[in-house]
Amino acid sequence: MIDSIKQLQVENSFAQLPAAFYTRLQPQALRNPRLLHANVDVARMLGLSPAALETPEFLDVVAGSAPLPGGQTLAAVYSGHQFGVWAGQLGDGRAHLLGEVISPSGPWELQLKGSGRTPYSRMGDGRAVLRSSVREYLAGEAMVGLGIPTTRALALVVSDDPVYRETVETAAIVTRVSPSFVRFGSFEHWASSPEKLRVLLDYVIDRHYPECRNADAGEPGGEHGAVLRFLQAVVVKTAQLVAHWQTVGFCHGVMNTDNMSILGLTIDYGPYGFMDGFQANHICNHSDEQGRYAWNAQPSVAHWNLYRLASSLLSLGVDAESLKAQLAHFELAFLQAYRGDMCKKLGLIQWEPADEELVDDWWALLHGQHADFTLSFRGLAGAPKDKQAFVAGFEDTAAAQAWLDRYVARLSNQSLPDQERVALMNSANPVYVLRNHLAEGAIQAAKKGDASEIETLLKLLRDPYTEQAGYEAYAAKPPEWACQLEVSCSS
Ligand SMILES: Nc1ncnc2c1ncn2[C@@H]1O[C@H](COP(=O)(O)OP(=O)(O)OP(=O)(O)O)[C@@H](O)[C@H]1O
Ligand SMILES: [Mg+2]
Repeated sequence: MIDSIKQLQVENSFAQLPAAFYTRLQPQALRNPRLLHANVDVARMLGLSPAALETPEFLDVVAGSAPLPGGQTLAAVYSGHQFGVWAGQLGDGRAHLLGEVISPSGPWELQLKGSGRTPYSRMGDGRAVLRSSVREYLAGEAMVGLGIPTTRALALVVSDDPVYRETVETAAIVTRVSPSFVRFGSFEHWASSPEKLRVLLDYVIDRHYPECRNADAGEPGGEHGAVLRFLQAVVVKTAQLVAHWQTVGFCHGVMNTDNMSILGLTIDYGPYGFMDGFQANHICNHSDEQGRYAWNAQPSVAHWNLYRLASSLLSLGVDAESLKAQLAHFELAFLQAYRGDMCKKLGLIQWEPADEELVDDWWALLHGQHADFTLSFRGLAGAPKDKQAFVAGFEDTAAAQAWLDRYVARLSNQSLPDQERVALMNSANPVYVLRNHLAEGAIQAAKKGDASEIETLLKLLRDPYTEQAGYEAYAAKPPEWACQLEVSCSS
């Protein structure tokens, strides 16, 4: 473990790409920055000791006041489809890539978000408000706890600098950590510049998908074999990611192609939400008036986004039919991941064709009664033993009883000791998820300079399957006041 951020081994491979891919520039530091919270787990992953997080040089880097020693600070360009419409050039309008930490756990890029204007800011001020920064900071760890691929956050820095949104708020910077911040939109940006596209593709394949290169000679795809294998790999990772989102009730909120990680990670925690009461067409983003990114639309949106990625590869001379053939892997990859997750959540050893109907009816039961997503799944483990208690959780007790009878019959068709079934289910159905009102509590405390709620939530969310005595309120349905909460694209 290293006691100073200055001693980290740092590179920036992205900065070795041609200059057209980014603009080198320094962040705009916050005035009077304070480190509200640093993530000891992520620090350890980078090789940094807890002591390193308390040094002034650490604060300087994560507040944007000093460069990461050895790094080359830059903002990257990308484009994208936003809400289904081609938006043209976007890019890191409020983010700065500091460099890449070489540690035993792998190279990790460090990126500041909310660190000031760049040539890609368009009309934006380059800032992020404390509210959305706390939400981003927490969400990565919540995902890690659930075992879902994600970018993470190392530090959260606050200041008194005003930021003007619907009201006056204050600016914050989150230091994000990821193997890469390249998005589908990074590829779309070069869709009509095959030479640049090839450079980006080679960079991403070499660093993150080397297995796509090393196919046996004579494999299908000819000279474009690596491109096709790469696309297939992204298709599969993305399908699996969205399947995992679905089974924990996560709604991303802004699945624009510029918010789709090329590595299949959850990226850009803006107006996301973990559902409380289940509604299949739940829209978590108040700005999404058409419901384009509703929970039940996420799989098809991911597929649509992959089409956009595939289209951008056409200029390399790959034929459309071969690209389409890779996109066709989506459905199976999604269903395999979804069914695998649902088997665990329902305590089934393996998926049987008839389970499709049982599971669909489970969703319908939850939807019809607006039952709490997380509590309903968690409560299912004990339902066969205590039918009364389970059924009482639903308004339409007859419907709940009818479904439960079928479920119990299904369980009796497999040989899995009850104790093992319960353990399996409890390892797949979290007690704690990052409900909006819990994040809100942490935000309100953070506004007063108090990080204790962040600390509490991190403790619970990193181990979300284990009930912790004294934290019952964090597992409960949201209180009355929470129905007023709205999250939107304003961040
Ligand atoms: N306050 C802002 N100032 C400048 N640019 C902004 C601002 N807010 C958003 N943008 C830019 O608008 C585009 C879309 O924003 P979006 O909310 O998807 O991304 P983001 O939350 O800023 O960043 P990321 O996707 O890296 O998490 C991006 O190019 C982003 O950089
Ligand atoms: Mg974004």
